[in-house]
Amino acid sequence: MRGAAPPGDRPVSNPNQKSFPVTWDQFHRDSRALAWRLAGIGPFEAVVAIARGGLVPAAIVARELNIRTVETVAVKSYDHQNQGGIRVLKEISQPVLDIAKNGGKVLIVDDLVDTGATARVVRDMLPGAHFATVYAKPKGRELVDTFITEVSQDTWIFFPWDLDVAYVAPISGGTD
Ligand SMILES: O=P(O)(O)OC[C@H]1O[C@H](OP(=O)(O)OP(=O)(O)O)[C@H](O)[C@@H]1O
Ligand SMILES: O=c1[nH]c(=O)c2nc[nH]c2[nH]1
Ligand SMILES: [Mg+2]
Repeated sequence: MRGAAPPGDRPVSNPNQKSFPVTWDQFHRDSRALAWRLAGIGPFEAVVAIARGGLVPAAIVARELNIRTVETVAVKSYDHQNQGGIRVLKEISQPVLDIAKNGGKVLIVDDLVDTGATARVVRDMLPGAHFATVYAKPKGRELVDTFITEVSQDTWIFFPWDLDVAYVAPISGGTD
């Protein structure tokens, strides 16, 4: 069986797309900004992170808003930058569904909404929940109740967990 290709062999960006790289520091600030905005909407009894991308912002929001019940729903939509069919790999647990059923406020958090395919599937699982993302692209933004920054549809957001520190050629095109 072949192992995964070394990182250098994989395409890292699409030339037709703009790129929006986000550092850990920036992501922490933007996630905190999201928590500030959500503070006026709660209190929330539980947060559901859409794994994997929603795990980090959900942890930051849960810390800021003192939400102790943290649940996950695992949805896979993309293989690298290619969108495939939506696959739900882990459902929301019954106790968290019951919180919503009994009138409790539940918050769903993801890192971004792009086409909105993931958001649509998770919203159907918890129709009354508040849906929040850090970033939003135009095609999906109507599906999000609260977000911080909008980027254009032809922008690819590079999250800090997908990045490394690397050499970059000077603007002049030279190599030194
Ligand atoms: O609005 P959409 O077009 O559905 O795209 C947004 C979703 O795509 C990414 O998840 P991905 O499927 O890549 O999985 P990951 O969170 O494990 O990285 C991202 O974290 C969102 O969940
Ligand atoms: O890292 C990512 N950046 C994006 O812009 C994006 N859109 C969908 N899925 C995505 N994942
Ligand atoms: Mg995701």
